[in-house]
Amino acid sequence: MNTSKLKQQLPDTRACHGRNSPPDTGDDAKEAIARVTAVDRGQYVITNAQGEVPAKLTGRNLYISESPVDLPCVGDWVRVSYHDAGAHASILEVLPRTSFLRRKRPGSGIGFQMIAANIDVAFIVQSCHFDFNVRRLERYLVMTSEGHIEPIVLLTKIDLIRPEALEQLISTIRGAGIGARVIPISNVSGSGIDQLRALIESGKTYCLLGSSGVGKTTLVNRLTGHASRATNAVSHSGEGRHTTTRRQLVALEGGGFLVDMPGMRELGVLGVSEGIDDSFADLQARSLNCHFSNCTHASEPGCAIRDAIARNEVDAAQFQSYLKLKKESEYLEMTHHEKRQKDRNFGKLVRSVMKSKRRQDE
Ligand SMILES: Nc1nc2c(ncn2[C@@H]2O[C@H](COP(=O)(O)OP(=O)(O)OP(=O)(O)O)[C@@H](O)[C@H]2O)c(=O)[nH]1
Ligand SMILES: [Zn+2]
Repeated sequence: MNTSKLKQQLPDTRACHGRNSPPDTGDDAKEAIARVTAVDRGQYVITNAQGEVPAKLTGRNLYISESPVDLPCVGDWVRVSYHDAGAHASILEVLPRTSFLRRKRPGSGIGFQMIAANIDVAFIVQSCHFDFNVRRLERYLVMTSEGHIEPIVLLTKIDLIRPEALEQLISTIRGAGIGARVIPISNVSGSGIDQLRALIESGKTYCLLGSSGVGKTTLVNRLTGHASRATNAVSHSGEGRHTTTRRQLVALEGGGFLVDMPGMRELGVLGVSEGIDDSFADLQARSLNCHFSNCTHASEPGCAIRDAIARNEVDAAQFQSYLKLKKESEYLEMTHHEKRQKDRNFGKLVRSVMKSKRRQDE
């Protein structure tokens, strides 16, 4: 990943008047304001004009923030103090956010968790080929509107459908009363990519939301000018620990920034997972014809899905996306369940301790 690009751009970002320039704190000490570019289990990486620095929340801040939404997240502008000649930083304060992406905290009926902050534009990505689903689109739009983020709809893989079919999709979107800008693109033919590039403004922050397999990675590689995201990691060692965190805020060509977190791309993680089954209604319906009711469509005999793929009635790649999404949402449910189980066990433990204590007291 091109670190120097991000470094060079930070001072520019401060100078420009984009909405997500750091707020003016009336303080000229540049190094005291930085942006959170990666978060990994309580470890932070911040980027200032000099580069990336591992950072920690100060103890005081840990205790003051009574809600997880107050904790720093990717994209936050933070006030920091440096130590060890600038090699480490302490986050003193999160500056007010102009926008945010959040999700419900798994396992808790109420309460949110921040995913990213200070995003100007969210590209909501749907593929014209199999993935398109207007209700899921609506759910993403609710999310961006709650977070004060401007949505732009990207319809990908237009090379796989006829122009009339694309017109039809766009009128479905308009018919649902969605007024957001729609840009049809193809990563294969390159159609629409220049229009998209031209939209990217220096100093603004963007994100991509959309199901697995719609072409987000391919697009990110085009927009960052990199062939691969594999080397996109930041190492930071703090207090004897050596960890590597993938950079979650990356520089785009033309001076924009992109929030690129593995988790935020997935529907389940964002809490939009109800959309999974209706967008894959065809697969769902076909799977009812599998010989075994609990068919995993892997190798069981009489599998209606594999038969349909063999007859070219179902797209194999689409089916892979379906399996992947299923697995992700099941995984989320599982961890939620495990957490609840753990809470119950803990509750039992507390009750039994209290009971024996009461007995002792008597
Ligand atoms: N025909 C066609 N194929 C595309 C296009 N964009 C991406 N693909 C292909 O679609 C597949 C999935 O693309 P990715 O970029 O990995 O999709 P993704 O949204 O990043 O998927 P995840 O990484 O699972 O979130 C790849 O095989 C791409 O080559 C496109 O515009 N047209
Ligand atoms: Zn099957």
